[in-house]
Amino acid sequence: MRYGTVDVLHGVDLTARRGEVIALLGPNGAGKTTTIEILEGFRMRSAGDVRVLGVDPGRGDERWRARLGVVLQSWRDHGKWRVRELLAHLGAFYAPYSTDRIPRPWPVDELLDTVGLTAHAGKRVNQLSGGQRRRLDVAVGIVGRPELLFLDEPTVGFDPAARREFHELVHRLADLDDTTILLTTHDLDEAEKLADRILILAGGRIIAEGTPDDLSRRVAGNAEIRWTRDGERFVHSAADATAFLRELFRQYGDGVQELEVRRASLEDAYIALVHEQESGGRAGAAAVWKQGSEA
Ligand SMILES: Nc1ncnc2c1ncn2[C@@H]1O[C@H](COP(=O)(O)OP(=O)(O)OP(=O)(O)O)[C@@H](O)[C@H]1O
Repeated sequence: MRYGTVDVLHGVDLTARRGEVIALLGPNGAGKTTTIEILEGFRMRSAGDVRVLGVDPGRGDERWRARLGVVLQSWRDHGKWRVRELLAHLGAFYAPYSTDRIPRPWPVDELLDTVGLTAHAGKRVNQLSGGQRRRLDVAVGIVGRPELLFLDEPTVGFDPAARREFHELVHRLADLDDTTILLTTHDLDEAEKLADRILILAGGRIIAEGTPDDLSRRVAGNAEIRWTRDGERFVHSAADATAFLRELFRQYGDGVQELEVRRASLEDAYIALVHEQESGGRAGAAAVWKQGSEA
């Protein structure tokens, strides 16, 4: 993708499998929104090949669009509509695309319940709080029972309970309905909880990809091990924590108390990878960190 003379995405290469939840992470301005707007068909790419549900998004028709769900970063229309009416109205557009396998749209009352807006169904959109508004955005995104759902920073403004409910909803959509989900977030804890696979975009490229565990494990090879023995505290850093612990127990057995093993978190991995990219990085870093390669 090129804006004017500036390339903001360079050879981004990704494939999503049906029912997979992919989190796209990256610093501000990395190109996450641009990437998903291209996939949604809202922005025409400057070059390259894209297929979404088998169709080039630049040429997708209404039938194709009805199979997608989109939750944008911000959405400021519809202030005077009431919540239930808005969802019923938007849902009606999907009715012609209902199939035996996927009945469309989602019945409004069920949907309101699913996103926790039943108590606010009669309110005007401009009377909702920020978090309730965001729940409505999610409802608008899924009213057509999408096969593929794009979520751009979906939980900004959610309280912790709403966030947890939303995470359950994403699991439900992916596990029960086989919905494929591509989400962007700056919340690494959220990415870790939701994503089957994480892609880190920085400087317009995918610099790392893998499961949350893969990424955490590959970045900082060493785990930190803490324990006490005879009231004394010990800390040790080991590349092979399992082998170290086996030896520790062989030597001291029941003497080892209050054991803790801490691996690098996804946040540690993210910060290290983005920092490396921003500071010029090593040649071929992307290849080193790709899933399936040797660290
Ligand atoms: N219409 C536009 N014209 C020119 N440049 C643009 C346009 N839209 C985005 N950009 C630039 O493209 C780059 C990628 O922007 P994008 O919004 O995709 O980033 P992002 O990863 O979604 O960021 P954030 O985390 O801040 O939402 C940025 O440098 C941005 O300034």
